[in-house]
Amino acid sequence: MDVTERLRAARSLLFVPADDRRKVARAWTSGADAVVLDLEDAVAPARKQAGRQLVSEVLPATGPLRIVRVNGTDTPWAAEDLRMLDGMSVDAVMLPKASPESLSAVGDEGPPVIALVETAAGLRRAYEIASHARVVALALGGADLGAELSWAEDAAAEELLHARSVLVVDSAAAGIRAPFDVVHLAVGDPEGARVEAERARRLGLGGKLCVHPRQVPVVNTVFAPSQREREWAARVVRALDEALELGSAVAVVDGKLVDAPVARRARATLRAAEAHSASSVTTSKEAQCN
Ligand SMILES: CC(C)(COP(=O)(O)OP(=O)(O)OC[C@H]1O[C@@H](n2cnc3c(N)ncnc32)[C@H](O)[C@@H]1OP(=O)(O)O)[C@@H](O)C(=O)NCCC(=O)NCCSC(=O)C[C@H](O)C(=O)O
Ligand SMILES: [Mg+2]
Repeated sequence: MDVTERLRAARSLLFVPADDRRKVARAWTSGADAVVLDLEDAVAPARKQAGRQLVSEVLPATGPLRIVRVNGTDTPWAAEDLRMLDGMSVDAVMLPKASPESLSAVGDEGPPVIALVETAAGLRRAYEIASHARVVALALGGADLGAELSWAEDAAAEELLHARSVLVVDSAAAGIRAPFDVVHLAVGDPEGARVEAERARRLGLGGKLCVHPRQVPVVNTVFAPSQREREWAARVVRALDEALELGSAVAVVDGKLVDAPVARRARATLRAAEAHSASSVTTSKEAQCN
């Protein structure tokens, strides 16, 4: 799979403070689909240069996708972050507090952008953000958005529903992949992360931001079609193909009507299953080579 396909299929994006050599080393073997080397909130102002230095040293040629989160374009650090990335081979840049204006500031040329929607103004303009030429995915920044909107500290389903749905709809309308869900801040609670991820997937999100390696397998499992879903999808596609051969546009599978949109969903499930198994093969082959 090439980088574009891998960005489209990614489920887990693991953040790691860019100035923490030990954690960065561990992140590459976490099983995450992508590692996000964070120069923004995980790195103290006095350590920004140390973070950039480590980023320039540690990017492996193989393994998980390599993403760098730069500082916001309204900060004194962004210009230097972006200059550093100019000469480097990263798979994507993550832009915090994304807005049409901050996207103009990073320009039309360069690696793909994952836009973090985490301000009220950004949420209102999510479709414009998703439509920018470099943007390949949106991600929801629940910590920043929650602080701005005074959500409860343990914000969950109700508080997140509107923002999650806006991102799902605006991503689909702009023709980009399904968005990434918020980070689950309780790093010792992978079960909580699972519940949150399952809820997000039901709403149509396609993956989740992670802040600890133990969240990664949970997220990878939730956002991949299960065996049961794959079997259902195969039965649906077969049943509708057989029906069409007999001149009918409908069939019944497991007691439920199957027609064109149901078959479209089933084909998407089969494509996702194939992409995830191809990307696991790629990653494990690369791990063997390292
Ligand atoms: C939250 C943490 C600081 C906790 O770290 P720690 O106390 O070291 O946790 P553990 O003892 O449980 O760690 C066990 C081992 O795992 C390694 N580890 C931990 N976290 C990571 C990680 N993210 N990547 C790679 N490796 C990790 C530890 O080093 C231990 O290994 P070892 O040393 O070999 O024993 C920490 O989890 C952390 O720093 N997380 C990421 C923080 C971060 O990047 N934050 C910014 C992104 S979130 C955000 O900004 C949200 C968004 O913008 C919004 O607004 O919503
Ligand atoms: Mg944030």
